Amino acid sequence: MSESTHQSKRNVLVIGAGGVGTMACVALERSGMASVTAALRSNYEKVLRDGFEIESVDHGKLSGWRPSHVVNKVPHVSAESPFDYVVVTLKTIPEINNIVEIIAPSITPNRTTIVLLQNGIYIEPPIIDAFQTNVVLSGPSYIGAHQHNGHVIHDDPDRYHLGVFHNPKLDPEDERRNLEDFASIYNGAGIAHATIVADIVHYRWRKALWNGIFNTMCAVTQLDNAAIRRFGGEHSLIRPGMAEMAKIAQADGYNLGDKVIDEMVDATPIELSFRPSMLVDVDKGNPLEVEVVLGNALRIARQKGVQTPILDNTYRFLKLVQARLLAARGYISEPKELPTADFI
Ligand SMILES: NC(=O)C1=CN([C@@H]2O[C@H](COP(=O)(O)OP(=O)(O)OC[C@H]3O[C@@H](n4cnc5c(N)ncnc54)[C@H](OP(=O)(O)O)[C@@H]3O)[C@@H](O)[C@H]2O)C=CC1
Ligand SMILES: CC(C)(CO)C(=O)C(=O)O
Repeated sequence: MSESTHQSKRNVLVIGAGGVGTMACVALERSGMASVTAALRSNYEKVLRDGFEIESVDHGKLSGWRPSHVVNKVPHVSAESPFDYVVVTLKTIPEINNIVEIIAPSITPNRTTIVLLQNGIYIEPPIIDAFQTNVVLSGPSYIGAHQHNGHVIHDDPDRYHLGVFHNPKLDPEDERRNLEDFASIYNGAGIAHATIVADIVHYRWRKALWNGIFNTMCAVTQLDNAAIRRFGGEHSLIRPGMAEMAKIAQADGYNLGDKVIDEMVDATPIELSFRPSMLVDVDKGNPLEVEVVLGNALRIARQKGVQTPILDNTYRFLKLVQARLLAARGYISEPKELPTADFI
């Protein structure tokens, strides 16, 4: 981002306009500080023809709404109009997609800031490895927003922590400038809220306590966040699973504090029954973010020697749910042979 772009609208690409991506497009456009291009896939024809139908707790009802530009694939960036920001809002599912390859055509070295508004722990290092001259911002979101063919129901406010995922090859002051600029645009309409934080990994671990446990356990049981607690899962699985995740974070150098389990359970009050995004994917028959939401944490647990029996079993069940979903979509087929006994 050059100094001159501060004067004009920032050129922003949002990749993947599902629930989170569409609401990011709305927040950025409504600031008046960004011209947004949305790269869509299955909803492209519908949105091009009719625009989005949005029922939003933050923005009200928007009918036939479109960002400045809508395209049907990630554009190859042109030398004349590089993107200042590329906002990634598609699911990270290494079994079927490669985020680095998907976003690569749109990234200008030394210029484009990459903003990851996705769930998961340590989703940033592969992006920094691939784009070593680009600032990477990270924003684990607490929004509730789901999209189906251009229709978005947004029922939990758009708020998230936003920080730099530091790239040792870049100047921290430059990273900070980009962080502040992006937050000022996102918050520019005075509605959505990105809160700048100094250490985003701390906040990613906090959110891993919610996503790594509620998302995965609700996806396996097909119970919503309230039902799983009311049927007894809160004490048999949710809190013990969160305790294991907090131990992994601690071994990684992040002490989340004594109250973190209560805080993360209370983050979504029991009166508010809803389906976590991973359960919504099970409902839709979509593959799941198994590896970034739970697998990455368990790989750290193995490196650090942390015992995680509950999360290990959750992961095993989730991988079988994933296999069913991948097979149903034709990404894999059922093996003819039984795996060997050391397969886990
Ligand atoms: N939804 C929520 O309330 C929350 C979600 N999150 C996180 O935010 C991220 C986004 O979630 P969500 O909005 O629910 O995801 P969705 O699955 O609803 O949206 C992702 C969108 O990306 C599109 N897409 C996938 N691949 C490509 C591609 N190669 N090019 C262009 N578009 C593509 C999908 O299109 P297609 O239909 O073709 O697959 C889909 O429209 C995830 O990491 C999720 O965990 C975090 C907090 C809450
Ligand atoms: C915490 C929550 C529910 C967003 O608020 C989420 O991250 C999800 O549904 O995946």
